[in-house]
Amino acid sequence: MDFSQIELIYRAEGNANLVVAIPQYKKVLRLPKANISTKSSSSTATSSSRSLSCDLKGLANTRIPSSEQQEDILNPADNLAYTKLLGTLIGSEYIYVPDSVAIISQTDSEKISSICRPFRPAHRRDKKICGQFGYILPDATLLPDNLCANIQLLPTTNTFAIEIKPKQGWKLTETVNSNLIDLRNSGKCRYCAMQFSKLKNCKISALSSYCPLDLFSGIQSRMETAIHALLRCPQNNLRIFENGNLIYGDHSGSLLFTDLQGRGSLFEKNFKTMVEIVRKALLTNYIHSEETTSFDERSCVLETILKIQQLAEENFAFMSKRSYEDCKSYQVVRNILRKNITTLDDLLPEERYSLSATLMDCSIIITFHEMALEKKEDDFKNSHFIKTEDGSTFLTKVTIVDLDAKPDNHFRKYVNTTNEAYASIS
Ligand SMILES: O=P(O)(O)O[C@@H]1[C@@H](OP(=O)(O)O)[C@H](OP(=O)(O)O)[C@H](O)[C@H](OP(=O)(O)O)[C@H]1OP(=O)(O)O
Ligand SMILES: Nc1ncnc2c1ncn2[C@@H]1O[C@H](COP(=O)(O)OP(=O)(O)OP(=O)(O)O)[C@@H](O)[C@H]1O
Repeated sequence: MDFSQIELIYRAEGNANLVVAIPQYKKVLRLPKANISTKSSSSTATSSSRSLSCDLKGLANTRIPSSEQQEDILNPADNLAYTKLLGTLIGSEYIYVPDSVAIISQTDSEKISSICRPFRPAHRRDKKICGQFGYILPDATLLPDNLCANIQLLPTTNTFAIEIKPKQGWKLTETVNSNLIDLRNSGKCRYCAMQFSKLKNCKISALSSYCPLDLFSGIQSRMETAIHALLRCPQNNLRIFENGNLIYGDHSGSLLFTDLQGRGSLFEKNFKTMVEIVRKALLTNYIHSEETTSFDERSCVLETILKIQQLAEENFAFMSKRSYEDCKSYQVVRNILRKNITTLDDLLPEERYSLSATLMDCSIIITFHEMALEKKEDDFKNSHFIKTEDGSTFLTKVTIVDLDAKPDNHFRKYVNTTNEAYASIS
């Protein structure tokens, strides 16, 4: 892809990656970041990725001999294999696998940095895009053409996408954590406790009333409370996109909460409809009936994520007895990939924990557009159609993004940050 000729738009970023949209192709380009002050390890990664084919079909079959593997990074082939593995476990309907690896020149890198500069959150500017490659993926904030075929969408309304980073949906107890973490009898879940250390460390300016336990409860009133809390105080847990443009979140130039209500056709209808779509989409099972996942019952996205997250809960005692090097290696993930697993039963406890660490940090994107025609009851067998209480029908899609593998020192870091969080509660 010749990036000098293509329109690129700042999409969003997290701790490790910056993403730009490529509207012309309904794709995004996900670029690794590194601290401005440190020399990027991904530039070394690039030497491996350059020697690999840019065609991911070839890439999937490419193995770098272990003697050449760098311990502290996963190469593109392993990253791809890990995402595919999660697709098998979770259901490929919910996941986008990268289409290709794009080689990024110094000129591309400068162009992208300058496009993104005005929109980047202030607290993310200590990092910049690094290395010479990025992943091209379908844009999850837009509806894919094959889903829209033969469906008349309301032309006067826009496509909206709500992204939620739900975080840990299960509660740590003294029994689970084998007294490794002092919970101070606070009764708070990890996310709620983390709000206090984040406030203390000036990562946030106000406490959020969002609680993942409400979102994952599946109970209508609690889920609505959670979604409203995210809307009022999005932090890095909620973003809203309109036709692929980021309009609400933690970026520079975001709309304010008070601006949202008067914005666009969706918001004129009021928040109620949007909250209803998000809630219903999170509880819908989108897995095609012919597709089998390693879970016996086919589940909605919330249940699927929670089940994998709970592997950490189940294996906490095991993890707490193990001693770990405090270095950023990926041995556990490499072991998982070597196994060619199709079911969770094939995994060792530390491997189960590792998968769960990924799902405790993923994001869910719910994309929707109002449909033009009244649908007959029969049409609702299509799980992508969601009918709201006001009688409107929406075409919807749910995608899980940020399914990165976590390094071997994750558990150690998790225990430290969780202890700090509970100790910060005032
Ligand atoms: O430990 P947590 O729960 O604070 O999660 C980290 C996230 O913090 P959060 O609390 O969501 O703001 C953190 O997000 P932010 O930088 O705070 O937006 C990262 O996602 C981090 O992952 P990685 O180290 O980049 O692979 C996340 O670290 P991992 O725990 O996934 O390693
Ligand atoms: N396939 C996609 N389609 C649309 N937007 C995407 C896609 N992948 C990522 N994004 C957007 O880019 C943002 C940053 O990507 P991502 O979450 O992968 O970054 P990260 O640095 O790994 O995040 P984290 O800090 O949570 O680890 C996402 O939160 C989402 O808004």
